[in-house]
Order: sequence, then structure tokens, then C-alpha cells
Amino acid sequence: MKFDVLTLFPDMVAGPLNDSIIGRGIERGLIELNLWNIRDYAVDRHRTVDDSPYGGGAGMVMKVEPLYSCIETVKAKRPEARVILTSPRGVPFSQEMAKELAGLTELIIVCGRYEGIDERVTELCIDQEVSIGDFVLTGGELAAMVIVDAVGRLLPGVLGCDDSSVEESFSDGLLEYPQYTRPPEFHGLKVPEVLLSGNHQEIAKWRRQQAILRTVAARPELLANAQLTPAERTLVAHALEMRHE
Ligand SMILES: Nc1nonc1C(=O)NCC1CCCCC1
Repeated sequence: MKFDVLTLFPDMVAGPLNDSIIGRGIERGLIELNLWNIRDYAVDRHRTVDDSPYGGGAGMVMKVEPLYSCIETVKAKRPEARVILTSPRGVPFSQEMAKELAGLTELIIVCGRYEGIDERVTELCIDQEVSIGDFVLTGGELAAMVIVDAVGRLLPGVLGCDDSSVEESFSDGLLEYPQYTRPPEFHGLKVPEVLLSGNHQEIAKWRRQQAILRTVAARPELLANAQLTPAERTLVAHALEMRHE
């Protein structure tokens, strides 16, 4: 899968994405990451990429021409690509969206700065605005990196043992169960006996119950879409009662 990230700060993006799991995916040719500096498409002597907003107001707006020229240059090389703008106004990013994006062959991510980009670029070039959360960052780069990481790790072969991307938070509509490793006791806290039992059926049952209880405690709204057995729904009802006591 080809990721193209268009940004005023390519060095900000390069470091983390070329490290660790995503970096290994790039080395192994499973991921292709190209960074484009929007400022390289500013035509004036001062390489200006921002200007004052029409109508007044604080801050600056990203100019149309450099951004449009940069996006169209990349789109010409990526005819299959979906073009995403990271923005607080966007559709909420989720594991479900990550899975959908992982099915693409090419993804272009545009990173806004200042107070945002000229709306005409959005109208002419952007397929989808995507938000990683209801907060405002200094720019779209961190959101772009989150998307590349969450999508890249789902690509076949990137995670090493592919199954570890299957059983995790949100994959079955629930949050992930607690994890433990050696030592069996630490600061007086013991690993739950069932995990040392070798009884895989009991371990799976315990993990499922823990995932449900974790979800009740932190994200009860996710339960509406979870596939629960009648017994699990009873567990949820009791846990919700406890939560409200
Ligand atoms: N939240 C977010 N989700 O995706 N991006 C986000 C963001 O906060 N981006 C920074 C803003 C800053 C002003 C210009 C446009 C981008």
C-alpha cells in the first residue's frame, strides 16, 4: 500500500513512521511512504504558503495555489488514491475506518496548518475529511501519522504474526482484555490463576468476560454493537448495576 503525506513539516512525519513496526513494513516493501513538502509548490520568491483570511479574523489560512499544485501533482502519480484531509471537522477515525482504508492500494493524506486550508481546495481535491478526536492540534501531521500507523499495521505481513491484529480492542466490538507476562507476582500483585492453568477454554472464557467488564467500565456505548450471548448480557446488566451503585 502506498501512503503519500503532504505536509509543511515532512521531517516531523519521517521519524516515527520510519521506526519500529511501520518502518519494518517499509523496509520489507509492504508499505511505501512518500512525504511531500507543500512549500516546494509555492511559486513566489518567498515560497509563501499562507495568507490572511478574507472576512478578517485571527491567524492565517493555507493558500490555494501551492496546496492545489502539490495535491494535483501527487494525484497524477496515484490515480487510484483516496485523498484525505485530517481535520477536527472530519468524520471520526475508527478501527472500522482503518480496516476500510487498509483495503485501498493508495492513500493521500493532506495535513493542514495555521487556521486551516482554503475551502476551495477541499471542494476541488479532498475526498474525505477525517478527525482523530474532538480536540485541536497545531497541525494535521500527528493525525496523519496516527492514520498511517493504524492502517499500516493491518496490512498483511506488517505485524509479523498476522493473528495479533485480529484479537484486539474494537475488533469484536469490545475493549481488549488485560495482558500479563512474567513474573507471576510483582509488588504483591499476582497473575490471575486461570492464565497459568493451561486450560485454553477457561482462559478464553475469562478473557471474554474481562473484555466485557472493561467495556462496561470505560465504553458502555460500544456494547450496543457487540455480539453478546444471553449469559453475557446478564453479566453486562449486573456490571452496569454495580457501576451505578
Ligand atoms: N483533531 C484532528 N483530527 O485530525 N486532525 C486534527 C487536528 O486537530 N488538526 C489540526 C488542525 C489545526 C488547524 C488547521 C487544520 C488542522
